[in-house]
Amino acid sequence: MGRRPIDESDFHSRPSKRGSRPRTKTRPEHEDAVSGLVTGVDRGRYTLLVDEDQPDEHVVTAMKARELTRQRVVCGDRVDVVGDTTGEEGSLARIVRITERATVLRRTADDTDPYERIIVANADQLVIVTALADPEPRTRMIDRCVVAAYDAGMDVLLCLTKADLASPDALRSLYEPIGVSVVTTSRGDEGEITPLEAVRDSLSGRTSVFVGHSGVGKSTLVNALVPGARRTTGVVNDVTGRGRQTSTSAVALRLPEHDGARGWVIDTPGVRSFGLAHVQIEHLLTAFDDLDEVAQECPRGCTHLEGSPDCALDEWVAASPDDEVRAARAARLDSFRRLLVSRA
Ligand SMILES: Nc1nc2c(ncn2[C@@H]2O[C@H](COP(=O)(O)OP(=O)(O)OP(=O)(O)O)[C@@H](O)[C@H]2O)c(=O)[nH]1
Ligand SMILES: [Zn+2]
Repeated sequence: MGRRPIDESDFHSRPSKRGSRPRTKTRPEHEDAVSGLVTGVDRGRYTLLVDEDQPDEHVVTAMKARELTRQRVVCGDRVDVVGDTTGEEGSLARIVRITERATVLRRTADDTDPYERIIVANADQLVIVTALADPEPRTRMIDRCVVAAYDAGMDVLLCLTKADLASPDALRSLYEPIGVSVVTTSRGDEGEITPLEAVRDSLSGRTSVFVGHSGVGKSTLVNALVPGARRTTGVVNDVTGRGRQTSTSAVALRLPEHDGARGWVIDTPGVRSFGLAHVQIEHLLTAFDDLDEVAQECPRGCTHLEGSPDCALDEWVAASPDDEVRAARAARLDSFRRLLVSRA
């Protein structure tokens, strides 16, 4: 899967009247800095976990140092902090550095807005929580999430909830051909979510960002997975918005140990879809090695959409050695084209 190298252009900001300040000053090295993981962001205050998994692991509250004013610090970031890093009541440390990010999940406010925002850093998996019924699944939304994840170099886990109400077969056949892992969950007689083990297996040792529309059961699932998470659940009244969580920033929650590994769940209350203006088709294609290779033979400027003249991807399906391969290739191409359309 192609990961885009991260550079200065990842820190987009609206042009300021003052213009950009020349970077002449060399900053001190902050040799006494300790490193921490950003687990929450709330109005300029950052919650960090310092000395993670060490005996003296503790939580620190910090703010950004002035030199980072123009950079966004997001959930999942690894940062260096100085100052009072004791975590004692009332203490406030200073974040002086953001460690290079392995992945960045980003979104544009809408498809015509050129300004993109980084939502979460260093996650390796996007978990799209979708109910099989009540509310009805929306493939357009799922497609957009898949595009955002693949663009970020993240894997996708489609978690289909409420399997006690409807069958997952149709959605499975739409998404498995494009490399999406699928798990299904149901609510049992006693209100318990099953099979939790299957979900835990998929999350073990990884950092997974959970997204989903209101009412799909995301909070119910997160609460079942992370004891003490206490995410607000309940059916939201769409008119009044009552019951909706007011916080829109992500929080990182640590999973209990499973098969000797731990993992993180990053819950994103405010993120219900993705604007994709920042996603380039050529870059998206790199998440599909086989299609990318075939598409090298396409005419210049080929959109690869259905009906595009001489698209090599159509020839690839036609040239299948047998019916079984043909069906698999056709399903993969159809699903890929749906992603392209969701981007267009
Ligand atoms: N039948 C069925 N109902 C479920 C299942 N999982 C959750 N629910 C119910 O679906 C409703 C919505 O669940 P929530 O967990 O609040 O949904 P959410 O996605 O967190 O929605 P917000 O809290 O609005 O963000 C609740 O009434 C849950 O009890 C399931 O597997 N089957
Ligand atoms: Zn093509």
